[in-house]
Amino acid sequence: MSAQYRHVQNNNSNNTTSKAAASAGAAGSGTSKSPLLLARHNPSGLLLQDTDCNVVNSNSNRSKGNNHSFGRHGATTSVKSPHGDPLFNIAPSPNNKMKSPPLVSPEEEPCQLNGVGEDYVEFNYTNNRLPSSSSQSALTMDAVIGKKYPVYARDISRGEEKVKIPLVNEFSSNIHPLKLPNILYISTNMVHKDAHIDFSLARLSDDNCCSSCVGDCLSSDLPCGCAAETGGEFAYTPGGVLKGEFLEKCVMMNKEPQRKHYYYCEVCPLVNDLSQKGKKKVKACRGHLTRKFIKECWSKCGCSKRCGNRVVQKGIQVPLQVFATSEGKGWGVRSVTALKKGTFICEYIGEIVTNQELYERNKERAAKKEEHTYPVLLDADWGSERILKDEEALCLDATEFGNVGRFINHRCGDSNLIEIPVEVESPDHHYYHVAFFTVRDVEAMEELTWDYGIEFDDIYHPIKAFKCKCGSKYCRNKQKIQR
Ligand SMILES: C[S@@+](CC[C@H](N)C(=O)[O-])C[C@H]1O[C@@H](n2cnc3c(N)ncnc32)[C@H](O)[C@@H]1O
Repeated sequence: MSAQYRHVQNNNSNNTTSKAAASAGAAGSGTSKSPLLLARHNPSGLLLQDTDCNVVNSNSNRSKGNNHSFGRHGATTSVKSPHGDPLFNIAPSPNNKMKSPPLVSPEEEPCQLNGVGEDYVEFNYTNNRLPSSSSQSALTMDAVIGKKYPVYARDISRGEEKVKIPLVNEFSSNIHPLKLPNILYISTNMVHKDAHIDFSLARLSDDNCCSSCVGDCLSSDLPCGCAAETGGEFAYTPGGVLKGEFLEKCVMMNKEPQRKHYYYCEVCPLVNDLSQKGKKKVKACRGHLTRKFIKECWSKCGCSKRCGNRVVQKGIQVPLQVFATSEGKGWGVRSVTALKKGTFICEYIGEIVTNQELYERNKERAAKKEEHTYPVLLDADWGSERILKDEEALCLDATEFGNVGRFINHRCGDSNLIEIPVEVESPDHHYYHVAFFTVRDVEAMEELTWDYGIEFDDIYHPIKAFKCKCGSKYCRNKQKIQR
């Protein structure tokens, strides 16, 4: 798989050949402006695999060669939204080529260190991958609550983040034998050569930013041009957290979606095989949830870099840990300090690839029987009148390149995080950042979770979700089992 990457901060005006997409399945919304949709609830935002682990869902029939007939791969599990759309396609295989070494147990030569933030012994990285624990001694550190944790990597971000993100496993490797994640940590999305992102300053009109602002936009009585893009309001407080009212609206739209938050496609590619369009009876769209989004100020804005309407772009500020969960969910994420409601945690970072590229990758992954893939489709234009080109139908693939966001586990109903689509560089809805914020105050060392939107008892969906171990009283998987 050859790949050429560009950091998204750069102005990307180069493009691949435009291929007119066939009429989008989302044509029925009739809205003048595309509601911004996040992958979780966005049918097109979530990628399905057929028996060959090919992507079978796309926003339209943009992804050439997609086989839309669903089927079950022997060992494929998939996360799905309430509308049957999987978020993460995971195809475990005994022949996984990613041979992560077993973790050393805490008993093996622990070395006492003195607290979060201490400059631990540097691990050697091989090919920029996480270190082989067999060649390293496990380290321990005092967490803020006084427990000792073995540290397998002191900073999985390799200095990419402003904060260090250790990888810890407080359990014996016999009890929770977890493979080390085999990823290259990146802190900003990277653009695959076939994906089209255009942040050129020339292309950004004054309407797309607040060029006449000065200083801190939040100190103004009136919303700036960027806030206008956020529905006429600033999403953040001067303290840098989400405004309660804004957060509540986002949560409401997530948890109690009313009819007005849905729109319906004429020919929904989630439930219809688009290659059979015109030949088969069209199945009714089950509705797509619209999302509130945030537009932050950016480089073409006149305000200061310290403007309060710039939060997500400043990166991770809270001390996160990747840790071994006790419930058998694999690795998870927690903060070592307590967090206030509305705090930005991290983005979901990955490679920005086209649906077509993901289709090819999934074919390769199926052939190589790789264990995990982590794609999230960015489909902000779902439902808009504009028809996207192939190179504009994008997703984030965090399988090989990603950040701490890829380790956040699912919790049904009462997760402490919400994902909000955030536009930084451009209000162009086909690319945006997926940002996680706390929905309530969170205690130190509490696992951070988000609701993937999985519908475990979706009997119509051919791809089975994982067995949920979230432990929530609202667990949708448990409810199904009890019935
Ligand atoms: C995005 S990854 C999260 C990080 C993952 N735990 C790891 O070790 O890399 C999603 C996968 O984690 C596991 N997972 C997440 N939430 C879970 C839950 N509530 N119950 C069981 N497994 C879960 C599933 O295997 C799922 O496919």
